[in-house]
Amino acid sequence: MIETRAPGKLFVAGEYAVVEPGGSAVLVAVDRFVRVRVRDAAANTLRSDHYTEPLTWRRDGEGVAIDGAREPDVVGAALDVVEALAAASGRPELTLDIAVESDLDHVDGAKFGLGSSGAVVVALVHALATAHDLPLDDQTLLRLALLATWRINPSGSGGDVAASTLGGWLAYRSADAAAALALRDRVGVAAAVAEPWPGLLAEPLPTPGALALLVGWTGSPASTAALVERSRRSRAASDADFRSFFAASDATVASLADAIRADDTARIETAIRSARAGLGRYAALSGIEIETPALTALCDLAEARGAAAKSSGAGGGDCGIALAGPDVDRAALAADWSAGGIRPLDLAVVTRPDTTRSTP
Ligand SMILES: Nc1ncnc2c1ncn2[C@@H]1O[C@H](COP(=O)(O)OP(=O)(O)OP(=O)(O)O)[C@@H](O)[C@H]1O
Ligand SMILES: C[C@@](O)(CCOP(=O)(O)O)CC(=O)O
Repeated sequence: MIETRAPGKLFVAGEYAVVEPGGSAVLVAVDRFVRVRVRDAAANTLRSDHYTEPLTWRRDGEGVAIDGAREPDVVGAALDVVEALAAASGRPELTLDIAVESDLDHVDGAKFGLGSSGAVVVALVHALATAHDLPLDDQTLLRLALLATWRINPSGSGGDVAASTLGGWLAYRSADAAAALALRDRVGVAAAVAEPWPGLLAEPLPTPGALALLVGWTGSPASTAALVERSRRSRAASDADFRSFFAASDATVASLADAIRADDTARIETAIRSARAGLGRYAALSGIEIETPALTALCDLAEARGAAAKSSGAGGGDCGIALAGPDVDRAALAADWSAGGIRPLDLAVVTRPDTTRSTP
């Protein structure tokens, strides 16, 4: 049996701008996981809490089909890329039982998203490639997982996938999803992951020495896909303003990544505040509500205690983060958040994901 796990993620900075090919973000992986177990079986089966009953999967002329699935999903897309790689590498077809288990949907009892689709794809690609005896370095795992993810959701930046692949703190710069998918269609999966992908960068960053990452949940889930779609539609209105937001966001993210490399606490905090201000301007420009009143309260309470705070991810609810130095009374801030209707989440940044292989 092979078991892999991949962590969930939180955006630290760069939201929305990173969706543009070549846009940058800083993310962290957090200690809640998707686990995938793969074992030899008599039939190709697939089990997950997401399905009411076990499903079966099969190879057809087009790739992998999941019987009973209502629509193409990331699980099928992940199976598809690994099957293509295995076939191109001359590996025999395997009959596998696959089980997917996630603790990303609910954290501390709250219905909450930590990037489950990215973690599902990374854990699954890793497990299946291991089953096929195809060792993958991180950058190859990332590209395979991006191809699978973008096949289903080409408007995502892929930052979640990079965080689930690398773990820890990381700097990410997106590639062009359409170009990557076209490359795959032209040359196949195995050759596509070996070719250069202009723009793509996923690089570990050191953990800031003096800053703790605190996470607060507003209690209201938001749909990232809907917000990104609205942001895209609003874009045609005034392209120059959008371009200036993208450039400013990339500059803030570059400064944040440099400050993290230098472990410069003051510059990290300045960059977080500037990312929050930039998202405020972007919200006004695009007409989407990123920082809801609950997120404003979360940030203001953290700032009042001396931490640097912002929304995390698409906003519109979900959660915010605060980076708290040694002078911040963290317990008092958690109490302020709770009194203000913000739920402190017990999450820690987590290092590299892993794979274990055991006999049946
Ligand atoms: N445990 C799971 N088993 C099978 N598929 C899953 C599982 N978790 C997520 N997925 C797949 O990922 C898709 C997206 O999941 P979900 O909406 O929870 O996450 P997300 O888009 O990554 O956003 P969020 O940041 O809110 O978690 C689902 O529709 C499903 O196809
Ligand atoms: C808005 C966006 O930049 C971040 C979304 O983050 P989250 O999944 O809401 O945590 C979208 C993306 O990067 O795919």
